[in-house]
Amino acid sequence: MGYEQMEKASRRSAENQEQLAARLQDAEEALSHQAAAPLQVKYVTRTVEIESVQCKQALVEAQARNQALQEQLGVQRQLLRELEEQLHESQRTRCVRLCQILVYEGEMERAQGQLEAELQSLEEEKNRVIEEAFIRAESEMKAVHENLAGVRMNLLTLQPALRTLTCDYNCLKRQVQDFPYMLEKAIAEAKQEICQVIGEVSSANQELLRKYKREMNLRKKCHNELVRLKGNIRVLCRVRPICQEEAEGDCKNMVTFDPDDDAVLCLSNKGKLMTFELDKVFPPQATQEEVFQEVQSLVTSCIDGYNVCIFAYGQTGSGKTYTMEGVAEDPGINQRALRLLFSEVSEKKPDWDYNITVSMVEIYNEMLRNLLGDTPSEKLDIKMCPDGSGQLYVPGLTEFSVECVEDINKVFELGHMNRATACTNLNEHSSRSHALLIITVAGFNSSTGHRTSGKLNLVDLAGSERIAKSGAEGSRLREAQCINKSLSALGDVINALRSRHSHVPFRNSRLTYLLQDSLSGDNKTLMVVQVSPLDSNVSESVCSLKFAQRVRTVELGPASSSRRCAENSSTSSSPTHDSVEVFTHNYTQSITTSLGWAFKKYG
Ligand SMILES: Nc1ncnc2c1ncn2[C@@H]1O[C@H](COP(=O)(O)OP(=O)(O)OP(=O)(O)O)[C@@H](O)[C@H]1O
Repeated sequence: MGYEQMEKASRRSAENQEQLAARLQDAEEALSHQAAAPLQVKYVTRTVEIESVQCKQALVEAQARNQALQEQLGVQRQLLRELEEQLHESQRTRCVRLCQILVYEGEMERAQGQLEAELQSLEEEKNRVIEEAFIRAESEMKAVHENLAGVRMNLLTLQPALRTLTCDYNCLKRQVQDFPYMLEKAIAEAKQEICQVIGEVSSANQELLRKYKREMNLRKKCHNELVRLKGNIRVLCRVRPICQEEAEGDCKNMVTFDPDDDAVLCLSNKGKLMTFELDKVFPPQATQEEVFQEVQSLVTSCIDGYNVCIFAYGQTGSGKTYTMEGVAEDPGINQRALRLLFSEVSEKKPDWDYNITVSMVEIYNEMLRNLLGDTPSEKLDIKMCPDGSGQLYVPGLTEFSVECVEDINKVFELGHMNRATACTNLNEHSSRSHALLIITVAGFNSSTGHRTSGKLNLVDLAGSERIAKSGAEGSRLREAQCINKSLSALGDVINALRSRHSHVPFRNSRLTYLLQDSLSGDNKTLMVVQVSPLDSNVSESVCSLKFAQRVRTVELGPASSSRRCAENSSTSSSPTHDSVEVFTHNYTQSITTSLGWAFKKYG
């Protein structure tokens, strides 16, 4: 029930109550007036009583209803109060909002004012710009009009050209229409031509490949011929520099050079100037690289399957080890040769595979020691190959396969270590033993199945001084005898080979026996004779140079025959010559000398 309805019902029940109370009062008054009329009064009384009872009941009910309604009214009033509070709250919020709206409206008005002002200024700006643009456009239009007049004039003159162009265009259009067909035709023709050219190129390639192979063979032959023309035995001389200690002491330099001829060395001996001619003389300031350049053609010929021997010969302290091994920051022939071989085989012909192996051997007192082996003090033997090839081999000799510079360094380190552990004084020991670095280059051609094998023997010989004649005893005497025996045997072998003797005494020493494969046949030998420039070493220097010059004189081939003959004091005082026939390929020349004597003389 709604609040208003309840109010109404409450009012109605209160009115009823009042009416009933009035009627009850009326009835009671009537009852008091009519007490005299017994029956009627009784009846009326009865009626009134009944009505009174009913009224009382109705009154009670009305009161109860009124009570209930009053309670409901209380609840509704509470609700009304709450609603009124909410209404107040929302009215307050509305007021706040209204205030905000007013603020916003004020701001909007301000903004609108600004906007209008800006619009106004923009409008003015626009008008100004339009006006300017208009003025500009007008002047441009004027210019365009003027140009147009010029263009019209031009157009009139260009019309004939346009007509020609139109003609050309039509012609081109026709060509463009025909183009796909022409293109197809041209492509077909080009394809045909390309196929033809490819055929020609591949046959030209075949031809080039054939020529390339022929050229490679020719190069090999030329290289070999060059080495041969230089002589199968070449002798170089290197003079070591005077060290600071020697320069500060009482030492004198006895060596001079011919500025016009790098093959001549002059030595002052007991007031006499002796001149020696060799293949080339390196002065003290010559670098390791310069020396190596002179020997590198020999090194590379072992890739073509030749065996090569390079010896460093000279008295103790003359620079043999420096030339062969060098020092860490400036390596000698050994390391440079391996490096060159690496670079050559990596750049070589595409079908070839190469394997480079290295062995290191020492010959001391005619004993062969394996410097790369696990037991370097163990004595090795030289034996004939059991396969019947007539080749020699050293059972148990360690061979290391090397592929890069790091491998070389490791091999050299191991060799040095093993050499040092076997002796008490390495310097003394190295002067009295021969050190051999044996490099084998094995090649295989995968397309032809062809194999090559070349050996490069790099030998740092023992000191060549005449200890035996200087009264050495005991172990020094034995060492000196062994050294002289092997150097003498080397001289005998070279002499016998070049004299084409039927018997070559390779077995007379371990050195020559070990190098038999490399010294015989069409192999190549180079000797670097080391000389000390000091006056105290002059007699040993003379011996070394005489020895070198005789080796070279024996060996002189056709290319060298045009060189002037050495006219020097040593030649005039040379000993008796035996007749030796020197044969180099298809060229034969007889010269006389005695190489064997040269070696034996120092023994
Ligand atoms: N061309 C050179 N440039 C600079 N120093 C050199 C040269 N030749 C030799 N020497 C120096 O001279 C000294 C002796 O040289 P080296 O040891 O090579 O002589 P060797 O003939 O091998 O002696 P040994 O027979 O005792 O082995 C070394 O200190 C070496 O460094």
